[in-house]
Amino acid sequence: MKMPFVRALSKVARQVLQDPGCGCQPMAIAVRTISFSPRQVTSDANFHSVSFSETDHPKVLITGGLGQLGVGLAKLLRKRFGKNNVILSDIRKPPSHVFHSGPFIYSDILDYKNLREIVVNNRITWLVHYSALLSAVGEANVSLARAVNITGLHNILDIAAEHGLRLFVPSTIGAFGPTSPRNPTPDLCVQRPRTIYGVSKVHAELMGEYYHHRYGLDFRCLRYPGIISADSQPGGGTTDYAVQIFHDAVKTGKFECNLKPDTRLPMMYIDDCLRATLEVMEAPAESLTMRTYNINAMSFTPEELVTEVQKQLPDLQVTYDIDLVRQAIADSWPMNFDDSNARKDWRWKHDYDLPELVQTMLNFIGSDSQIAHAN
Ligand SMILES: NC(=O)C1=CN([C@@H]2O[C@H](COP(=O)(O)OP(=O)(O)OC[C@H]3O[C@@H](n4cnc5c(N)ncnc54)[C@H](O)[C@@H]3O)[C@@H](O)[C@H]2O)C=CC1
Ligand SMILES: CC(=O)[C@H](N)C(=O)O
Repeated sequence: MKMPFVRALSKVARQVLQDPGCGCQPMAIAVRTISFSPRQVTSDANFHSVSFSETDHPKVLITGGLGQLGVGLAKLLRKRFGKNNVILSDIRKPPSHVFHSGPFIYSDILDYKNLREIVVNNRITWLVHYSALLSAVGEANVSLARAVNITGLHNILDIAAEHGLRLFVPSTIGAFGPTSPRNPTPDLCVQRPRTIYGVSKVHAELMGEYYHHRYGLDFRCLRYPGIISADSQPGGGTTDYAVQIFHDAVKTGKFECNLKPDTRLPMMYIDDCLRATLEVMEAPAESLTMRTYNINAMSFTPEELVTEVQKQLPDLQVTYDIDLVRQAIADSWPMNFDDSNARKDWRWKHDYDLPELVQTMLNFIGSDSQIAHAN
């Protein structure tokens, strides 16, 4: 007689083999070789799926949470799930306002045991994996980028698979390269990026999808465009200019751009990006025909952004001093991003186009600098 877990194992294996969920042919591998847990420790995925009710709030851990996106995401998720159900983590010391706004914990994603302890002790059910070195800093420190973006991701995948977590890992427009179609770039096409950042993100997409099919991991991934935010600084990417221009325009009235005026890249306001992340995490599994989606809002060049900012601040003076590393990266990335699958499957819709983005950024930074002057 088969033990219950062996029956369950065989069932999962049959499903994986018969329905790879990607429209491709079933894999020809023996059922015997399928196991639940990649590191051969007992998986609690079954226990978790029985005990976790959809009406419960998830218990969320955000890694790399002190970068451009993590604090904003924590705020959004805390509003929805409760302050204590969302834990921010990073290897940096949090500023006082972040430390006092909700649970914060030290976590280095390269420390597997520490990660496991955090997940177990806090009964984590969702993991949002934001830790990464971005495109420009990654090129300046390839071995660190390889460790954080690739080895770190392996730890995250294993922990998530072992503990039955829903896992979100962002990818990027940087996961495409010069041989990809650039205008527009669809979800499925050639991906041969030329940065360690891009290579690590293609690796993350493929590993996450592999773990989904092999171990049943609930992996969800969005390819973000360049994200623009007013109250958090970008972490060393190619699209950073599109944030810096607002600060310089308000503070000094002068801006030196490090990309050529006609460099077109897909971009998004942070509120849209964070809402998309929550929406795809909450989407019913049946609505997801894929596990990695492009999302987009707008595409513009520095020249077009300058024109829009000058409608509000006509005295803004702009010069160009091209950063060759960033320019080469930008020239290999998508110009327009095709996100029709996200719009179809889970009804993705952006709120901010270029004029609303510029107005919102200037209002935010303008009022912030007025407050700073008054104090
Ligand atoms: N901001 C953007 O325009 C875009 C971001 N993304 C992705 O979204 C995610 C978040 O992006 P940002 O917040 O902009 O990144 P960021 O560079 O601002 O922040 C990354 C955080 O990771 C942390 N970190 C580095 N090494 C770590 C380690 N060993 N253990 C734990 N944490 C570590 C850093 O301290 C930092 O706070 C990243 O995965 C990035 O690739 C994707 C596309 C666009
Ligand atoms: C688009 C990204 O992934 C990031 N902002 C970068 O420029 O590296």
